[in-house]
Amino acid sequence: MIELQGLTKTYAGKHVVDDVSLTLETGEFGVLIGPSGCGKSTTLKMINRLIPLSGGRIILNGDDVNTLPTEQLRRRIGYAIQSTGLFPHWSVAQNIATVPQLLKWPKSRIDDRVDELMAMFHLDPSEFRHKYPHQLSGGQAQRVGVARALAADPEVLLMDEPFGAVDPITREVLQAEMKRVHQQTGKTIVFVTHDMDEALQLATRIALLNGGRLVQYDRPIEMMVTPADDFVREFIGQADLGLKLLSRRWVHQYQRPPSLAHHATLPGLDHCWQLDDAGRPVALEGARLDDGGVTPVKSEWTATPDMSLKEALSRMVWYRVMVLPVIDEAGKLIGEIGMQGVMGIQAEQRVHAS
Ligand SMILES: Nc1ncnc2c1ncn2[C@@H]1O[C@H](COP(=O)(O)OP(=O)(O)OP(=O)(O)O)[C@@H](O)[C@H]1O
Repeated sequence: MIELQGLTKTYAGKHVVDDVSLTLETGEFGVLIGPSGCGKSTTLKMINRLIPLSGGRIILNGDDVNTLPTEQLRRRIGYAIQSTGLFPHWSVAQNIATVPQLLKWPKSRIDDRVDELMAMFHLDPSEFRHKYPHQLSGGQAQRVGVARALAADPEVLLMDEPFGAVDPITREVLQAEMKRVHQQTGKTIVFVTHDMDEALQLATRIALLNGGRLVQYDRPIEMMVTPADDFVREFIGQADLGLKLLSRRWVHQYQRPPSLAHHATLPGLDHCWQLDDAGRPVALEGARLDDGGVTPVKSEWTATPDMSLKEALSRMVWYRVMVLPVIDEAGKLIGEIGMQGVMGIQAEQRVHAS
C-alpha cells in the first residue's frame, strides 16, 4: 500500500503539486493523469525521491519513504521511464540485472531472474540476452526497461509515460502486456500518462490532477459515470463515453450460451452454430448483415472471454456479423456475444448515472 499525505512541491513560491493525498492499495494499478504541467511527473518522482518534497509524506507499506536507506529505496521501488534509460554499452541481460547486481545477488540467482523476466515479456533469451539497446526496436527496449524495473521484485513499480514514444500499434501491444504482467505479478503500480484511453485500459484507480491539485480520485467507471465537475467531464471527453465504456468491459461479462438450434420466435435474430466433432464452431447459420445463409467461421471474427467489448464490436462491424462465437483456448465454442450484449452496457450506464 502506498499513501500520499498532503504531498506538496513548491518552486519559487509556486505550488506545482498542491496538498495531494491519496491511498493506493496493494495490487492496484493507479494512474496519474491530467493536462501538461499539472504535476504528474513531479508527484511520481517525489515517490522515489528523485525530487525532494516541499511538504507532506509518502508512506510505503508503513514506512516513510523519506527515511528509507538508499539500498532499500532501490529494492522496494522500481522505476521505468519513456526513454527507457537503458545503458547503451550493456547487453539486455546486464541492463535487466542492474539492481540485483547493485544488491550483490549471487550470479545464479541473477541469471534465473533475468531469464524469468525475459520470458514474462516474451523476449527469447537465446535471441535477446546478448543484444545491445541499439539493436532493439522501440517496443523491445520498453519491455527491457520495464523488466529491469521489476528485477528486484519491488513493492511498487513507478512508470512515467513508458509508452509515450512508441507507435500506436506497439503501444496497444505493450498496454495489453502490461495488463497481463500486472495480473500475473499482482504488483502495485503508479503510472503517469496524459492519454485517457491508456488510463481507462490499465487503471484500477485514476487520479486526475489539474494545476497541481487532485481533482478526482476514483475507479475508472465511476469517473466516467459520475465526474466530479465540468473539468473532469471535459477531460474524459463525453463524446466518446460509450466507446470508452466498451473498452472497460469484457466479453465474459456479457456473453450468453451459444445458440445451437434455430428459434422461429426470433425473426431477424435467428441463428445457430454448426460445430465440428471437437466442439469448435465451423459455420454460422443466419445473423449476417448481408446474407442470411451459412457463413464459415473465421478466426478473425471469433471472441475470447477476456476480449474487450470494444474489440468484439469492432470485429462485428468489420466482418459484418451480428454475433461472434466465444471460444476457449482449445477453440471450443463456450458462448456467444451479440450486438444486443454489447448494447446492454448502455442500459447499465443509465442505471449508474441515475
Ligand atoms: N525544476 C523546476 N523548476 C521550476 N518549475 C518546475 C521544475 N520542474 C517542473 N516545474 C514545473 O512544475 C509543473 C509540473 O511539472 P510536471 O513535469 O510535474 O508536469 P506533468 O504533469 O508531468 O507535465 P507533462 O505531461 O507535460 O510531462 C510545470 O508547470 C513545470 O513547469
